[in-house]
Amino acid sequence: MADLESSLLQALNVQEVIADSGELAKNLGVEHIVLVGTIRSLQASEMVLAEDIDHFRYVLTEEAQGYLTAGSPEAQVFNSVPAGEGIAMTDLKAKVPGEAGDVGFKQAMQQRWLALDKSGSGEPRVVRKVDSIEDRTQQLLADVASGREIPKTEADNLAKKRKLIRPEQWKTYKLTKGPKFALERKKPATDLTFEMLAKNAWRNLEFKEYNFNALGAPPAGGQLHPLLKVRSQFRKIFTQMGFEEMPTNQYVESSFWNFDALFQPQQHPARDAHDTFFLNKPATTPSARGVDPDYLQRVKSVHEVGGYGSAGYGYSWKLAESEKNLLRTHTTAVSSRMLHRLANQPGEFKPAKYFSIDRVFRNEQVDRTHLAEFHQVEGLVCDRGLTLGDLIGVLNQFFSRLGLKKLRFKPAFNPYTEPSMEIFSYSEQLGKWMEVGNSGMFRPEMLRPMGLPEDVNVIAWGLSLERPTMILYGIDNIRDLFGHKVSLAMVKKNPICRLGL
Ligand SMILES: N[C@@H](Cc1ccccc1)C(=O)O
Repeated sequence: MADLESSLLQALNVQEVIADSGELAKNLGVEHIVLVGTIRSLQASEMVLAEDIDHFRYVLTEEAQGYLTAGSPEAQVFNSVPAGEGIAMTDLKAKVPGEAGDVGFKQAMQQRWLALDKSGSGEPRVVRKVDSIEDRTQQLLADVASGREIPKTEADNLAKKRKLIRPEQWKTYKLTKGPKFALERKKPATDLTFEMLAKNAWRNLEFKEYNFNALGAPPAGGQLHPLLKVRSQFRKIFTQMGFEEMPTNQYVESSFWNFDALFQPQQHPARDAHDTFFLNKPATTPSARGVDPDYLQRVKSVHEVGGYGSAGYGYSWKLAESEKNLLRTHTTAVSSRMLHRLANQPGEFKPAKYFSIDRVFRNEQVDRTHLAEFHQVEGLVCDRGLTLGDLIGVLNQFFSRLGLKKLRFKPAFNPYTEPSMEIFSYSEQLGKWMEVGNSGMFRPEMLRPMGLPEDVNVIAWGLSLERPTMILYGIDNIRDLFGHKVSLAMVKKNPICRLGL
């Protein structure tokens, strides 16, 4: 607003100092916030210097406005209790209904203005303990309303506990002339033109400064999806650590590889249609396809009667259950296939380190942290004599390469690992510990039937790809990672995305 600007400059020219921009706004008849816009712009051109003045006051909440005239709830309740024989509780409630009645009664009891008399035969009666009261709360509210200061403990009580007043903070400015003060603003030149050079006019011109922090227009071209970027980051980490990627292009899996091979009992709740998407067509994969019958027999028997030091589950294992097709619920199904293949390779056992990153599906209620379809990052090391110490060491390596250096582990349970650990990482940004994954050592009940040698162990872990992506991109609703909203969320919350990096 040019008028406002010149009024401000003129006032400053006459007064040299404007002690409080709040006053100036009042005199000029504009909202302070409007004047602040002008101040900021003059400040940017160094015509005006502005020094912050912090203000603080309490104001009444809407609820408290009513008590200014009607009296505080405690006074209203006290006044509704007749001297002498008092009043029945239900009658009192009817006189001061609602929350005011409840709060007022509590306060009046605390102040020892009232008492409960239970001596009679009927309902307890509320009686006065004092003849008269002073409505301190009403007095304090009146003080606040007229801008008087009230003692801190009482202010805290009214603000925090009773929510009758709330703090209001605002800033105004002390204004003085800046180094480039003038009554009128010269419009700075932006581009150096041929004419300016030819006529030597550039010497007397003022040029607008470059704003290197400006975001610039978003490029019209495409950009990589954040999940793809984080996926390639994970791939790089795994590859640098010597892991080999497992083939994962199979969303439809048989229950056998998703659950049975992992020693997950057939009655396990995760195998319920509420948690797992089962396929109607084709509904099954005949086990004869791809599963060696001896191995199948060993899996059946480890579930039923155990073996390899285990007592098993003691139920009757059904082949038909294991043949049901589903959308894989975890990429640990990929690991079970791979480990079985590794165990049955011709020749000597060779240690292996595998990883995969791909989609998994769970029949879940979708909300801001859950999707029915997400990506899992899975890693495993298969070697002789591995211990829990190796798992902790590998996890520390893995996560520290991601930038998550502080890890904590918590005992957990998975049907296929023992011991199992949930992995927590400290987020410096959020100042709290967050769960980032699950891990463990695969059980002998899973590994031995496959035919892996006695002294070979497997340490493994799994996490979602979405969670770290959300942390890295400051996205707080997992649904923003999918559909058209993704680029919007990326650009809004992380300007670096504009560079298409
Ligand atoms: N499958 C587990 C992750 C995991 C993988 C490997 C070992 C232990 C746990 C999950 O879905 O949460």
